[in-house]
Amino acid sequence: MAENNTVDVTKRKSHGRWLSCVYCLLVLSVAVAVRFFSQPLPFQVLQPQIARHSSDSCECERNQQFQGVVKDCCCDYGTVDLLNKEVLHPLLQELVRTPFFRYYKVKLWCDCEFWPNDGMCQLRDCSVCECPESEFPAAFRSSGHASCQEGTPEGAVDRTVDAKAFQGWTDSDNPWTVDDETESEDMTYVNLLLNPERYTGYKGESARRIWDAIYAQSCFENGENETCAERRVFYRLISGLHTSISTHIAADYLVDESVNAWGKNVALMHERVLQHPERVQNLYFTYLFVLRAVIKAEAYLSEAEYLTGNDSEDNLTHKLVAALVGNERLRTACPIPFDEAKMWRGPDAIELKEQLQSHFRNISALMDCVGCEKCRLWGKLQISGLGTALKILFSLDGETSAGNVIDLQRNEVIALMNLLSRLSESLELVHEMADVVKGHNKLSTSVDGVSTVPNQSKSSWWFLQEDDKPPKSLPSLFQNFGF
Ligand SMILES: Cc1cc2nc3c(=O)[nH]c(=O)nc-3n(C[C@H](O)[C@H](O)[C@H](O)COP(=O)(O)OP(=O)(O)OC[C@H]3O[C@@H](n4cnc5c(N)ncnc54)[C@H](O)[C@@H]3O)c2cc1C
Repeated sequence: MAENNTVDVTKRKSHGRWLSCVYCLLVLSVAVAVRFFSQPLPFQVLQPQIARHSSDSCECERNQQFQGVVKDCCCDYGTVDLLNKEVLHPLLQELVRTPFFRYYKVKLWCDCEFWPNDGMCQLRDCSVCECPESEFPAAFRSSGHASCQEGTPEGAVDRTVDAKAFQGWTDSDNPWTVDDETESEDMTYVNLLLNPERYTGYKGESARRIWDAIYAQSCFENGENETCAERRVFYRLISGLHTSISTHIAADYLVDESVNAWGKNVALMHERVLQHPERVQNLYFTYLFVLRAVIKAEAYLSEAEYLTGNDSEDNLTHKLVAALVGNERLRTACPIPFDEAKMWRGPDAIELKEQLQSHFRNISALMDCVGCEKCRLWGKLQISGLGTALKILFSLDGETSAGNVIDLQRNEVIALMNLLSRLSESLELVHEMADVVKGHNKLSTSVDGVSTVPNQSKSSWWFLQEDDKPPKSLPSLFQNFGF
């Protein structure tokens, strides 16, 4: 009996232990699940499947936390990555190389209305370089005087030639930007391919003052946490553009001035971009916002004339634009990247729009204060591109095919597409450089704390130490991202 009892007690004990084990496991699983689902996972969808959803299922929840869908937008990160890599990035890379899209008309004269020009440029690379006349489309050359800009404002443009070369484009005003550009004699054409957006040495007080002035606009007071959707959108657009500029600086960096060696500065990329998940999120947001504007202008853009006098090039340009704006994969996977119809619905919508327009015009005017010519060129182009996107999305009601007429300047379209291309490349670079950081342990380290990956076909990878300290803990960097 006693023996039986002992057996029973042992059985009961082992049963009890088994039960408490199961209980522990259950508690543990619940804790893990709660932790997992409460984590923001910016890059959760790493093996993206192109999501098929109709515009009806588009949910732009205002306070939605990061759960795969880009906040304030209608596409998830994985879909955006896949579409960008396989469709948009290759198309845009081709498009911005065409004669129509590679020449940008701009007034480079530094004409700051807010404070005196403090020209902080430190490098030759800061100036906009001259391009050979043979590079110009024939229609430009026929003026006999068309030239690219070499840091002076005198490169006047022959308007007659301009009008002939780009038939069908208007000179309509954009309420979002300060564009005195249509009438100015200080305009000049710049070959963007000869003036890539990259590190220029422009930094310190001058650069900081511009960014401070931009972010000091009252509409940006609360940044990401702004509860008013319109103000938050404006903040995110600027922050996303800022992320893109920083990405291009890090991706094309002068690593050794004495031998003019350029490469990727991954430490800088970490410091300015990768360690701030919200900045990367804002980059995705800006990209989707601009993409939406391009899609919305589909009818206009696919019918516009892209004439530069070179038939085969112009045909290609037309085909590339049509392939981009009417892309079937894009239409199916991400039909409305950003839903502008949800904006300007509050009782003070008209006032708010006027206020934000005025803030954006200030930002546009601030570009004349950028104390580095090449930065000014890309700053102006990209702010003009954003202004064009704002004009398309917020100055028209509904779809363009429903009777609304879009009037865009040729230069606005060039700015819009080049901006989209810059943003698209930044997305690629974010992943590319993130991968390099992940593989950092495999790198060889040389003297002076500079490490490179040998035998990279594209360019060298650099981790610089100077001002830019390499990340202390590389693995922890990517825990933020779920990479
Ligand atoms: C319009 C413009 C164009 C420029 N183009 C170039 C260029 O082509 N090449 C070049 O070498 N330099 C360029 N610069 C300068 C460059 O952007 C930096 O200002 C410079 O490299 C110094 O960087 P920084 O580390 O001080 O931080 P900055 O990039 O100047 O940032 C200033 C502050 O803004 C905040 N911040 C930074 N990024 C974000 C973000 N994404 N979202 C929200 N807040 C942010 C941070 O608090 C940061 O300290 C440009 C500057 C401007 C204003």
